[in-house]
Amino acid sequence: MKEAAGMRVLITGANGFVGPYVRDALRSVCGDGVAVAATSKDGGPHPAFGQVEELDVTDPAAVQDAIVRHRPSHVIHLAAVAALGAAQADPRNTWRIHVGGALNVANAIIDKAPGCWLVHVGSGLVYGESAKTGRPLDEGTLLAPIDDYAVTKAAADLALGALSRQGLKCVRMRPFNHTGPGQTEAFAVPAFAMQIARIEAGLAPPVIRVGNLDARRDFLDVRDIADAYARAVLNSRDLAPNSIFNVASGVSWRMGDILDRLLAWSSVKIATEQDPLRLRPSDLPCIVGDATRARTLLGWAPGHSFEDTLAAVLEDCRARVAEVPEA
Ligand SMILES: C[C@H]1O[C@H](OP(=O)(O)OP(=O)(O)OC[C@H]2O[C@@H](n3cnc4c(=O)[nH]c(N)nc43)[C@H](O)[C@@H]2O)[C@@H](O)[C@@H](O)C1=O
Repeated sequence: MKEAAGMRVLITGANGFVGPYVRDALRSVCGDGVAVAATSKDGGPHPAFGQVEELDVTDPAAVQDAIVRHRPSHVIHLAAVAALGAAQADPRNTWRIHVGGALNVANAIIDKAPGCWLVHVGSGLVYGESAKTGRPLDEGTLLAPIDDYAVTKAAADLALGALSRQGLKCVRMRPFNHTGPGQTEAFAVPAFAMQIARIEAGLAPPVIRVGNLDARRDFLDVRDIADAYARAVLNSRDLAPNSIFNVASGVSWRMGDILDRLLAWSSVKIATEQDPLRLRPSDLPCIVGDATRARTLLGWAPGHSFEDTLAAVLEDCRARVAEVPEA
């Protein structure tokens, strides 16, 4: 194992869906010697972290202060508006968080901790229209984002690329779709699974409401995504200061097939109905990523079967429904 002693990793947006998985991945990839500081906009007690420190990434002075106090060797920048619907609903806020937040973190590192690596969590959606060729998207593919979420993620990614030419040590991760226990219903897989769980519990009529089932997406288990981020931290010393890594399976799943798989695990007969509110003004037909570079340079490979992940999400949703019955 590479030397991880002395690593101090500060995570922004740590109380979101991915944060706790990143903490676990850092421990398993870098060992127990890694110190993790968890921060998020609201802060407060957290089941995985104990306590999360309050840090609003849109506040440049607060970000500088956190960098000075923690003196991190690495920042994993997760803070974001994670769901496309929320990003679209308030584009100005999305720009402020995605672009302003990333620049605040980068500038604080440049000014106060120039040796620190920034691991930026972008998105595979930055390739946008380039996906229409149907070919797997590698890191050299033209960025052609089509919505506010992806445009702002691409803008932050490109801005950090420019700063990395001026001395910032930065790894730009571009994760494709991922899911797992704990994800909110703003995303398709838990949206399907929570509805099934509510129907099974007798809390909803046996009709599941869905959006575009013809879309095909490249899905990974969230643990595989977190593993890639942890490997970027561990291997940073050997990376170029302007590295980019896709994190993708290379396989696309039709959303309708994901739904069918979940429905097959239910003993209740459930009908499917399209909900116009779940359709997007623009939704790319098929997205597949090429993560050859992460496999080669980070020694990364997905370790979880996506069917097992789907089963785990359904079990988690059943447990969530059992815990908090609806009014
Ligand atoms: C890489 C990228 O990955 C994620 O973004 P996303 O692709 O928007 O994820 P999703 O789970 O909301 O949609 C997946 C597909 O499923 C379709 N779909 C059908 N029916 C429903 C439905 O009922 N709900 C939702 N949400 N989507 C539906 C929907 O139209 C789309 O084609 C984020 O992690 C993002 O942060 C990110 O970076």
